[in-house]
Amino acid sequence: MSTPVAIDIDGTMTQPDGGIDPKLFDILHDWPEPVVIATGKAFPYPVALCEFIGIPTQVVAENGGVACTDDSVAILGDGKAARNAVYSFESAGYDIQRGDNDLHNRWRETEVSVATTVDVSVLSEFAEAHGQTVVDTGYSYHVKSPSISKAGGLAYVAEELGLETTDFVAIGDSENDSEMFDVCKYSFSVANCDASAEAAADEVTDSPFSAGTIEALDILCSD
Ligand SMILES: O=C(O)COP(=O)(O)O
Ligand SMILES: [Mg+2]
Repeated sequence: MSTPVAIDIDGTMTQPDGGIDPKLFDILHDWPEPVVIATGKAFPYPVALCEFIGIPTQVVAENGGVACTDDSVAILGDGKAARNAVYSFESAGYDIQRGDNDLHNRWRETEVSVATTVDVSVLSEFAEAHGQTVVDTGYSYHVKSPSISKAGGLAYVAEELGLETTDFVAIGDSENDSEMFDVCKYSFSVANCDASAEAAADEVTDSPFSAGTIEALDILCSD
């Protein structure tokens, strides 16, 4: 039985080297139900991915700070407090370690992405002082509002499509997917998932990374 799906990018659609598994292009292009790309990445990345897969633009970006369909864009977060937290962090002599040509944040509107090489306990102190939280995706530390999540972004996209989040099956790998798992009818973590995603998921695939996602999509097709 095919079903609407919400799929994370990093660690979930990717192979261990970081590139998207080319097999997923055909599988998602031909998926008969809505596909939502739900990511912590900045807004342009999942929009481009939808275009290159050849599917409608149905996107949750920035961990839910931005949500978009072909007909509408919603900015669900306000990045001011996150930027202030990072400004304080940097003013105290710390570095978010993104270099001068910071492509992680150049197009990011509602949160700040910090390299995972920084001291997360120090970063968290600055985040909390500004009412923000730090989410570890395994790829970035995201300084963000605790009220923003992929769950909220998916609720927006689902409503735009005339659906509910409970119509969706979610697939992901890390703590930024956990809240989305909670609002979907079923959820898979791929085998490389972190402890938070493992605890929140209904099922953990045998295979890691994109092979785990293909395994989950196969299960959904054969149900
Ligand atoms: O940008 C990140 O840190 C991770 O992105 P993801 O949500 O697609 O795994
Ligand atoms: Mg991920």
